[in-house]
Amino acid sequence: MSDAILALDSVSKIFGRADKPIYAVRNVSFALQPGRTLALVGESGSGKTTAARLIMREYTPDEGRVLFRGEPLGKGDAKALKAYRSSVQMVFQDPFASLNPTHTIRYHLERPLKLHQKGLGAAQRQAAVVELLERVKLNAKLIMPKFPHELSGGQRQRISIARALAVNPQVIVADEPTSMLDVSVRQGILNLLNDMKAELKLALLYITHDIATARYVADDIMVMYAGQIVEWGAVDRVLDDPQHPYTRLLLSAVPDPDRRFDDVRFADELGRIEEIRTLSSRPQAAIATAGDNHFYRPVPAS
Ligand SMILES: Nc1ncnc2c1ncn2[C@@H]1O[C@H](COP(=O)(O)OP(=O)(O)OP(=O)(O)O)[C@@H](O)[C@H]1O
Repeated sequence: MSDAILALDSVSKIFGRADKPIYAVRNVSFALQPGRTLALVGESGSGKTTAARLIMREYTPDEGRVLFRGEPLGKGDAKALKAYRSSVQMVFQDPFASLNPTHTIRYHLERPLKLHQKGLGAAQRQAAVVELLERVKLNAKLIMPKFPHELSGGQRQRISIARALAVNPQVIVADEPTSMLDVSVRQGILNLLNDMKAELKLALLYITHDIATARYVADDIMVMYAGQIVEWGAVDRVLDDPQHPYTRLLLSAVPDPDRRFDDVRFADELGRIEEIRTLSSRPQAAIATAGDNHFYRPVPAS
């Protein structure tokens, strides 16, 4: 925990009326470490994007704290906010929506450099753009003059990653970075994120509904349902020996045509879907540990 760059400490975000609160995120704690990837896995509506928005400071927590380099985030002055925004970058699900169709790729990469590295002259900036494009394994000369619509989905996502890297971040939050891409290019993007993490010692939060991909990208995993983290630990450990019934349900089958992950070990869970969802959506009780993974024991129906 001590070398965490960014941490959530018992954070909750509540929507809705006071008499009928919706806990989009409930009592969530985790830490992001340099050179490590944490996967946040959960189905639609489990609270993943709200967690990302809390990290990006689009939301402030209703309970708990977000800590950056060990310091709680306050309202912050403009300078502190700018420093935070360059340290913590986001890569979005839809690379097309996050790029401006009227500007070239060169413009997209020069802009953050102009804003965050004011000391660079034109030639240095151009060299930095080339370096960024090479880092994401694109041909700089060919790509720089192009507009977003002239690129493939995979290339566009590489540009989004290059743009995030332009400000020398320490943390990258990647929210479903491959879900809108063709299956054939997904692996390449995941490999790229892996390389970035290792080479630049980035702390990566990989958000996905697809538990099967977590193993390729992440060192650690958290499984989220109804705003709560129900199980967490080293990724192999959690996927090989899941303890929470909801993790087992996710592993047994999620109706997703792109998945071929169908774990027969947990076929029993499929017959108990509603029961498991009900148990898992209540505030979870005592934390338990099995080997390296941690999980909540669901509160049984009274
Ligand atoms: N601004 C909001 N106002 C009211 N309820 C919200 C708001 N944002 C999210 N919620 C609710 O909070 C819960 C978590 O939503 P969130 O978008 O974080 O889930 P998610 O796991 O990211 O889902 P998806 O993968 O579909 O984006 C959902 O029940 C959602 O309806």
